[in-house]
Amino acid sequence: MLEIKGLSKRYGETVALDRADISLDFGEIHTILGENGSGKSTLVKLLSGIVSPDAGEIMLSGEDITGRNPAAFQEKGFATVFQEVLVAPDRNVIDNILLGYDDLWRRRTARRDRATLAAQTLKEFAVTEAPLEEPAGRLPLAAQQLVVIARALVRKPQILILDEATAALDFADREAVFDLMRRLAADGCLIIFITHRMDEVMSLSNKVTVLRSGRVVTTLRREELEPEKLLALMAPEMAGVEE
Ligand SMILES: Nc1ncnc2c1ncn2[C@@H]1O[C@H](COP(=O)(O)OP(=O)(O)OP(=O)(O)O)[C@@H](O)[C@H]1O
Repeated sequence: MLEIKGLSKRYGETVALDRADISLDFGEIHTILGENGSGKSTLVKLLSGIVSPDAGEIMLSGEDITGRNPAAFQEKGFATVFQEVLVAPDRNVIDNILLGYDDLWRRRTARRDRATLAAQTLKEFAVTEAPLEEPAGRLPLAAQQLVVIARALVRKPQILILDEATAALDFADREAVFDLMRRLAADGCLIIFITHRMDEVMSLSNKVTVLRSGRVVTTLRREELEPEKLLALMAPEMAGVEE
């Protein structure tokens, strides 16, 4: 179980995350839903070790991992795919997928095995083919994002965080990633999913935590999810207002 207790982060006067309490279980797709500025990305950065909280705790299966650095989070099995497509443009697809991989496991993967591993990992979910020897920066943006998702996947994460990570993908690849998410969750992986799209929230989530102005409003289980209810929780001032 991943437990977030009283987690807070401020930037100057702005309280980006305010005493957030969230319990997340292995084997679930747990969506974080909220309007722009509600604190979703801040939570993702805290769970990736990119920023440290001002208060609160992150507990992984009873172990306090608060404030550790990104490498430590990765060693604990966290992998994050951010909305911005982050490839090393001049390195080929294989190098991009295995970026940091050997450092993480403190080993050296042979050149031939690297190509096989990269190809297998892409094959697990990608519909569009990414040419392995091509510099990643030359690929279309959607293919670049597949490479970044493969980079997370190759590490066999126990906690996979997808922060609007499918937004750049074509329909078929997006659906393939959703299937992958369901498979990984069924195998016991915790998927933390950030999306704006209500259809994705409804079809994928086992649980949804709603954030508003940096605060956790509530966490709902799958059987409690209704789009209107979620919208009203995200932005009560907009509820009932026709667009
Ligand atoms: N580096 C920063 N410096 C100053 N303020 C920040 C910083 N990062 C986030 N904030 C502020 O913290 C609040 C929460 O931002 P955050 O990016 O976490 O929200 P979000 O829900 O991810 O929004 P979006 O959907 O637009 O990405 C916002 O008011 C934002 O302006």
